[in-house]
This record gives sequence, structure tokens and C-alpha cells, in this order.
Amino acid sequence: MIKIQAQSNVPTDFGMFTVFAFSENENDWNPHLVWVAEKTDFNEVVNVRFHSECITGEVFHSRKCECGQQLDAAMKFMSENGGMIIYLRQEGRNIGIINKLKAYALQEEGFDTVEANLRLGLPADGRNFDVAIEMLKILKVTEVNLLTNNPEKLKAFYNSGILLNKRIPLEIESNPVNSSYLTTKKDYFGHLLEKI
Ligand SMILES: Nc1nc2c(ncn2[C@@H]2O[C@H](COP(=O)(O)OP(=O)(O)OP(=O)(O)O)[C@@H](O)[C@H]2O)c(=O)[nH]1
Ligand SMILES: [Zn+2]
Repeated sequence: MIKIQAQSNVPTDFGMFTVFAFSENENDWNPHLVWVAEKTDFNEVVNVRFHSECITGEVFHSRKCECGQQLDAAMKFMSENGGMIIYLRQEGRNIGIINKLKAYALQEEGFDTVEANLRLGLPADGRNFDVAIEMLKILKVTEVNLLTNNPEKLKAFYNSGILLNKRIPLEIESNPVNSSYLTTKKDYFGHLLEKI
């Protein structure tokens, strides 16, 4: 059973957040994190972002994806409007950084983001969002607006016991490097992208 192992306030460039670390045991070095903005009112509909880890995009500013820009935009949105980011340790759509780099190497040979995973014998997307729903329940969130373009994240709320009020798009302008990656997300995964 997942539970809160620690919590603390952290001042950021986007204002003060309270951070909760969730895992089954306290020796887990990669717990899921929840970043709750100062303004958040748990009695209202809560703005929520489920964000899957991407060390290349978020820390090292890779241009292959838009994860870093989405995370920054989500932090800004939460600090202005209240809400929380559920930061899930699902690097590489849950195949891990080693496999993601192997997939990137295949992408250099011309395979797209889906084909590369499949060639490695891995699922195109190995995530599910049940753990994020569990974390919302532990935090006693009952109704959310979800910041995402991914219809699979919306599906996680069906029969979950948590109400989904609406989706809030989180679309970033493409760049020449990531435009084919975004096109694959739209065409293969059905992401709700308007700008490409
Ligand atoms: N396997 C693999 N994972 C990738 C690749 N590019 C980004 N990722 C991972 O994809 C995850 C983000 O998922 P996305 O499909 O980009 O977007 P999403 O989070 O499902 O959707 P949004 O909520 O709209 O952002 C992160 O864990 C990234 O590390 C890739 O080419 N291959
Ligand atoms: Zn990324």
C-alpha cells in the first residue's frame, strides 16, 4: 500500500509548493511526488496534472519532446490557479531511461517513437494511472480538472470514485526536432493536439 512517507514546503521559481513523497516503503529512492501549490482549495474542484518523468526533457532541456516545457507551464498554472502536479516515476512511458535511450538510438535510424519501443519488444506505452488515482484519494481530492492532452489519462477517472470535471489542454508550440514526435502522439495515441 502506497502512503505519504514525508512532506515539506519547497519555495520555487513558481511560488511555494508543499511536496509529498509517496511510496510503499521509506527506503524507496524514487517515490512519486505530489507538488501542491499554495493556493489550492481542497473543497473546490482541484486542478491536477499527472506528469510522467522525463529526465532528458525536464532536467537536460532535450528538444525531442515537450515534457520540460509542459512541467514548467503546469507549475505556473498551479501557482496562479491552485492545484497539484502528481509527478510519476514513469520515465520513458514507463520503460525506464535505459530503454528510452535505446529507443532514441533507433529513432536516429528513422523509427518513430512507437516503432522504436515495439522493436525493443516493449509496449508503445507501458503506463497506467491507477497509482495517481490512489494518491488523489489519500489526499482526499474528490473532483478534478485535469491538465493533459492524453485521452488515456482521462480514462483513468472512469469508475475511479473521483469526478473528472473537465480537461484543460496543455499544449506547447512544436519545434523542428519534436514535430514528428508530436504528430505520432496525435495519430497513434489520439492525443488531443490542435497546434500540429
Ligand atoms: N519510450 C519513449 N518514451 C518517451 C519518448 N519521448 C518521451 N517519452 C516519455 O513520455 C512520457 C510523457 O508522455 P507523453 O506521451 O509525451 O505525454 P503524456 O504525459 O502522455 O500526455 P500529456 O498529459 O498530454 O503531456 C515521459 O515519461 C517521457 O519520458 C520516446 O520517444 N520514447
Ligand atoms: Zn520528454
